[in-house]
Amino acid sequence: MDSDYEKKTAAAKSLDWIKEGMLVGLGSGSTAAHMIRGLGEKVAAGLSIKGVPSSDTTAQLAREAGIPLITLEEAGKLDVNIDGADEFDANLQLIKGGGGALLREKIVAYNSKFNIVISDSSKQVERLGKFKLPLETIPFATKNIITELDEMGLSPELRKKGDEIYKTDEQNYIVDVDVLEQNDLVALNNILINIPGVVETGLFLDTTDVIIMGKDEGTVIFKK
Ligand SMILES: O=C(CO)[C@H](O)[C@H](O)COP(=O)(O)O
Repeated sequence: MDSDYEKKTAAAKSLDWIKEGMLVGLGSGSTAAHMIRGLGEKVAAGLSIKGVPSSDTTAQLAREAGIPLITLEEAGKLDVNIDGADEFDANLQLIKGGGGALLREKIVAYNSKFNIVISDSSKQVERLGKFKLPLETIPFATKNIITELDEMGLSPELRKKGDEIYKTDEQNYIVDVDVLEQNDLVALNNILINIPGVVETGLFLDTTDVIIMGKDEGTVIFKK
């Protein structure tokens, strides 16, 4: 089945969770974009919600879709957050950050009472790590961080956009590392997050409540 069709189906299903008056976290990426367009249609039909975007790109898309936006500060806690993922496993653990929005995405997820992940079936894996794990790093520290990650055997690569170094919405860098051979991702995450200059990792280990996966014509739901 076409993965974009599965993304659309999962995104449409996630809108069942959105109720009148809710504060909604708006994820980033192509699957979240389907959800945002669908939510925009519901707003146009009279649904009253407010959204908190997890990236500048999502903010722009949400404005175009007619979704009223507020800041995280104004929102405080969000009722529900809907976002995509690059990989997920049977324990609802994720790798995110393929689109470079992992820092704000994790902040929005952390500040949400309920987290829904929407995905096509290609993202389901037995073991996380085929997708390189993105780390958001402070530019000042990045060269030294790369040296350290190299010594740890994680094959770090500084993310580029064309000939330029890729910069996040927070003006940081992304270093992608290979974690496929790592057995204890909780321990690894603790080590990585404790390196000064690593701002956040793309491991979302205990944030997700529900995964809606588009599969063929329908959806499969995974819950905690
Ligand atoms: O983490 C992300 C961006 O930082 C996205 O959620 C992830 O990359 C999935 O993207 P897509 O829905 O386009 O496959």
